[in-house]
Amino acid sequence: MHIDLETLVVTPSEMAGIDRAAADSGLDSFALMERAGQAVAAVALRHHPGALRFVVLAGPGNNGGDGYVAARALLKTGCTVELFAFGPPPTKGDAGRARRRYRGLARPFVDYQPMRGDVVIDALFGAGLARDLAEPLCAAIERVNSLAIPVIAIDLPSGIDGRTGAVRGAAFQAERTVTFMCRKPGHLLMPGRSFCGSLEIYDIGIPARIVSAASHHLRVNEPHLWRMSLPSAGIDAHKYGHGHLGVFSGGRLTTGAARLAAGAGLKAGAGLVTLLSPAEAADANAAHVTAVMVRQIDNLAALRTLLSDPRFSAFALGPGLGDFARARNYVLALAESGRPLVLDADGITAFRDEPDRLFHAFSDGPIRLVMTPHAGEFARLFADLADDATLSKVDRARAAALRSHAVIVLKGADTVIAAPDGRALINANAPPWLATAGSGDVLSGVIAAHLAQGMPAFEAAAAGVWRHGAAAAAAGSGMTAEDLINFLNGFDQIK
Ligand SMILES: NC(=O)C1=CN([C@@H]2O[C@H](COP(=O)(O)OP(=O)(O)OC[C@H]3O[C@@H](n4cnc5c(N)ncnc54)[C@H](OP(=O)(O)O)[C@@H]3O)[C@@H](O)[C@H]2O)[C@H](O)CC1
Ligand SMILES: [K+]
Repeated sequence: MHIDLETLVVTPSEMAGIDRAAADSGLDSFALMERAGQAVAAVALRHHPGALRFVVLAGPGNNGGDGYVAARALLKTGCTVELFAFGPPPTKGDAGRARRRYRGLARPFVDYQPMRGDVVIDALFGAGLARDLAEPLCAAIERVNSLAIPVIAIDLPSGIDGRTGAVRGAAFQAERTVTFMCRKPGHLLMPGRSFCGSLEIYDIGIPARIVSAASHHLRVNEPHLWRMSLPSAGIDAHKYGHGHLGVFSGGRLTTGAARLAAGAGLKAGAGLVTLLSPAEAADANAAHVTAVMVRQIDNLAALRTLLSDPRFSAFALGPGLGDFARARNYVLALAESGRPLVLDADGITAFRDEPDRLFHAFSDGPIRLVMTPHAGEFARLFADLADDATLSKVDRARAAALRSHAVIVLKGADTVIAAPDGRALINANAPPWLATAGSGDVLSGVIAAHLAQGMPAFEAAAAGVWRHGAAAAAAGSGMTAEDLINFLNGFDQIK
């Protein structure tokens, strides 16, 4: 069986378990440290052949150990290397051995004076960062950052929490980060990701089966994880074969959001898309759409009649909706009908006073609710999870998915997609300019179109988030939400 380490993400504590399992299997742990440190030295030389001096900042643990190996390797090539040790230099284990093998000078950390022309190898802390950095360390890190000295971080920029991506006091703004075997959440979750620079993942020789056995269903969102669930686009497929998506519109002055979702749904592959509009907004909607249809829905009775048509295969509710009471009634009727639903924006906020009512309505049967909150909307339904500073974004999304029996798309530069069964993905293909007005409405439409075509909820959401990011990358900076729709590629173009 092929084990894909490319998309696997493991937490620092899982990585520690992997190290132990590797040692238990008879692997030489010092050889792993040797390969790690040698890889870092090679990266440093490849990118900075003309460095005036390499400065290795070595911590007291195994991250420091990697640093001693790198320092020895760099010295051997004839470079100028100076090593500054923070805390008690390691004496025991692999790190102690690495330190003893390093024949150069080790000076106390407080002696380090950052200079332009330095290249810093950051070997202070990696996976073992356990608490916030103390003030003198923060000041030194900030001084290096302010001089724009290139920093090559070993495993993680020191100060970044590998589990959550949080900055623990201060962190090096690395030019590049060299990590081992696979990525850690801190490389992908914000703000950690923005401190890593370009990330290189180096195979230090731990068997893939050991790595994957210790991981817990967390991956980077990539097409091969959901490609097999994409609807097949056969040439004779009848348009209903691609589903009929219903998108609820807001009132007279807030129709644009639903139209963006509907337009995106059509472009994303739904066979038919109908805007379900209150009477007051029906004319405005009708005047602005062509391929998308409009149907007037003014009350629950009208919605129930619509739901008796089995061809309506999925719905999106929330963008620009406005009326919370209407939102709640419609959502509960949709839940009863068994149809899959994307709930966004006002559709989420509508349940802020009674989230359990929403969760209960979707609590049985296959997962058919996808919620797409940003952090603020998330906090309205899951205040306790939002407030718990010990949780990572992945932990939050997973706990919310379990509680709500829904797929949660917790949006941001580092969107996390989580299912009630614990599967979780971190998305990494979204350019910064995706944060633009109407972008979330487009995402709702894309995911809902996938649901309308029969994709399972988790895959529908993951594929939607990825296609949304890919469209933004293709559209380029300065794009608008309308552009985003035009740049949505067909399924056959997803590589
Ligand atoms: N398979 C692999 O990926 C391999 C990884 N390697 C490298 O090992 C590190 C992890 O090493 P570890 O020893 O577990 O942890 P660190 O070196 O990152 O840090 C632990 C030491 O740092 C002290 N610490 C932690 N937080 C702070 C802080 N805020 N301020 C000061 N000191 C701190 C901690 O002290 P304690 O008092 O908490 O005990 C430790 O002394 C991994 O990142 C890789 O680089 C292997 O080399 C190869 C295999
Ligand atoms: K580090």
